[in-house]
Amino acid sequence: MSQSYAAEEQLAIAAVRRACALTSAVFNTLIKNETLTKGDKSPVTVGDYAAQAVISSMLHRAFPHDPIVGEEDAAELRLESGKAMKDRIVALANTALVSPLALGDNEGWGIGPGAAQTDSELLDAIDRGNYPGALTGRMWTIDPIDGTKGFLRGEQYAVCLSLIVDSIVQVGVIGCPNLPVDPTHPEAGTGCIFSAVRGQGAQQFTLSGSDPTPVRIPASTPETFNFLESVEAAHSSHSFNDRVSTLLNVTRSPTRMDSQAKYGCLARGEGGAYLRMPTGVGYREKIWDHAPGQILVEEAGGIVSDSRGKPLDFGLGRTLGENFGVIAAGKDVHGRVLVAVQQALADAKAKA
Ligand SMILES: Nc1ncnc2c1ncn2[C@@H]1O[C@H](COP(=O)(O)O)[C@@H](O)[C@H]1OP(=O)(O)O
Ligand SMILES: [Mg+2]
Ligand SMILES: [Mg+2]
Ligand SMILES: [Mg+2]
Repeated sequence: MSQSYAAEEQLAIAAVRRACALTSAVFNTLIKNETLTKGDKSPVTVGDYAAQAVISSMLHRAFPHDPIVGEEDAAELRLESGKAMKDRIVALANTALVSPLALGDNEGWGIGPGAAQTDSELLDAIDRGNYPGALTGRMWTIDPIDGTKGFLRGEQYAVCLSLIVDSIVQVGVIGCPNLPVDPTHPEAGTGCIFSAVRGQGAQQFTLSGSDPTPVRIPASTPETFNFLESVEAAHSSHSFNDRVSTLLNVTRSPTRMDSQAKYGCLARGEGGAYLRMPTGVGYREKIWDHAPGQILVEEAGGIVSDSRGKPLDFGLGRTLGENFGVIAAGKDVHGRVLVAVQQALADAKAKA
């Protein structure tokens, strides 16, 4: 029997809303020494750490036994050299945890304003994201700021949360503070939250939690079809996407956008396909970068697979393991994109 996951979805939306309020506020006051470079050369800001602390604290309050796969860890913040950053993160996280939100607060599910946490409680909350992942059982994924480079540029980024049960994503929430609410009406402002529960469809809200609107991928037309792809050429191959576009006679240039905002746009009918092919060997896609997007697109009537047509496997640990590339598209076009991707891969192999 399928479960409703109503409490989990409510909590996830509330946690993402609080984290979005935090990241939007921090962007305006971010100063130079509030960003670190991680071992993999990617940036992490006080916003990433504080947002993970907030979401993890709220999850722990509501579901104390659920393990969490979170992108960030607090090791740097526990060092003497990380003290200034830690102090700022604690202040940001506590402001976000204690402030009342106008809509969606529901004490019954423990999602209303919480008590301020101590430094060590917040560092422990960040480090609770260290679960290695598993094939079975419940686990949450947190990407507190997906697309940190976009965040730092003042462009698109997303606060991403999902619940995975026995390797299947059951709940996904993606908050996009800088995304237009309605791309055809820019005057309507920015700030959207997408949410989806398995078997129950997908919807978009404003950042304040109002105006829930179902989202669905419409049939695509040659006039409107284009690819959604990363801004960063190091994250996914732009040239491969060009070759696939040529094979499919796609004339519109791709829409470049950071983060899982791409999955949100696809789900509400923008573009037509999200294509992400690796640029080199060695990088394994992380489960927190695709789990919320996968359920959102599937519940909006689309298909998400890797470049071989295989489903994304969320049960192999913190990464997608054996999956190679990602293709997300409406049901009517996914098959055609997959064939073109296979063709482009074969062409590349023949040339090598
Ligand atoms: N070498 C890489 N290849 C693919 N994705 C990467 C790579 N390095 C970082 N990422 C992650 O890619 C995602 C952004 O994708 P996009 O380029 O489509 O916006 C982010 O999760 C980013 O991490 P992060 O969450 O730290 O920003
Ligand atoms: Mg990162
Ligand atoms: Mg990410
Ligand atoms: Mg991130």
